[in-house]
Amino acid sequence: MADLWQNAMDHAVAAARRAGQVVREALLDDRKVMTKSSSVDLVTQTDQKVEQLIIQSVKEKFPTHRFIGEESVAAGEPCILTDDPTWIVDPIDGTTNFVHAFPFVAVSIGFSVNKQMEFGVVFSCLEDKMFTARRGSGAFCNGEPLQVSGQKDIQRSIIATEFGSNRDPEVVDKMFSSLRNVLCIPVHGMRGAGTAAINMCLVASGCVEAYYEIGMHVWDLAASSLIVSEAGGVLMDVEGKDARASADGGDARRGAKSVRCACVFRRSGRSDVPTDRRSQQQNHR
Ligand SMILES: O=P(O)(O)O[C@H]1[C@H](O)[C@@H](O)[C@@H](O)[C@@H](O)[C@@H]1O
Ligand SMILES: [Mg+2]
Ligand SMILES: [Mg+2]
Repeated sequence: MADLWQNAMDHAVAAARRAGQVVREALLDDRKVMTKSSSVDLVTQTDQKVEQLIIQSVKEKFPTHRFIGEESVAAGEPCILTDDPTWIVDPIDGTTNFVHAFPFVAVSIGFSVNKQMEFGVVFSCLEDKMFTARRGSGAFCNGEPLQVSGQKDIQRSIIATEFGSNRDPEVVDKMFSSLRNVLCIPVHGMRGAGTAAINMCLVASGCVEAYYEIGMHVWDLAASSLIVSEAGGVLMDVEGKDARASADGGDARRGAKSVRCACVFRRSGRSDVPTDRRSQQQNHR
């Protein structure tokens, strides 16, 4: 049976690749940096230009489709998800990295119908890695299949997180308290690429066991949420409830800032974790 949305997914991949070229070229010039909610919540003209390029290209091909774009919402567009085919776009995920030429910058394009992600595309444009997922058809990086880590023991895991752009001392204290709690489990290590989308693609790739962040937005994770779940991972909120609903834009319906945790372990975990950890051979794939 013909895939109704394959044509749209092909368009998304091509648009993400073109957008990545714009990002790479912009890195050769001065980047005009502006701020949004705080002095560390950055946006550039490239973010805005890339979002408009993606949205205009989609409008020409799919004139009835709707959009939720990070910079359009910042400019006052509504952030409401309907059952209509909707493109959820983060033109540059990792804007702070882009400003500093720190080499993890992603173009993230998710596509939702009936409030369910149909495909996700994350282009890590400085690594030239195209992460894709079609609902029910698996997740891939440059065409190679992805699978989350098989590690069942958090004490043998790497956990990723991000600090966001809130510098309120009380919020920072809470973040550091979470960091301390996770590190002292103990875990092998903690990492952060500086972009939610790439952190989640690292989980889908099996090199990071879990990623959490408090305060992500729907455009940060719409595409990568499907890449994670199609790679065998799960998304949950801070209470452990299935977060795909909100990752599919639930918070967009409410127009609220998300408080969400994208924790991913393999779907079917058994508790055959060896009790005596000291003598266990640490086998990592
Ligand atoms: O680079 P962005 O699209 O703004 O997304 C970032 C966000 O700015 C930062 O605060 C963190 O939440 C990151 O995880 C996002 O990717
Ligand atoms: Mg983002
Ligand atoms: Mg962004």
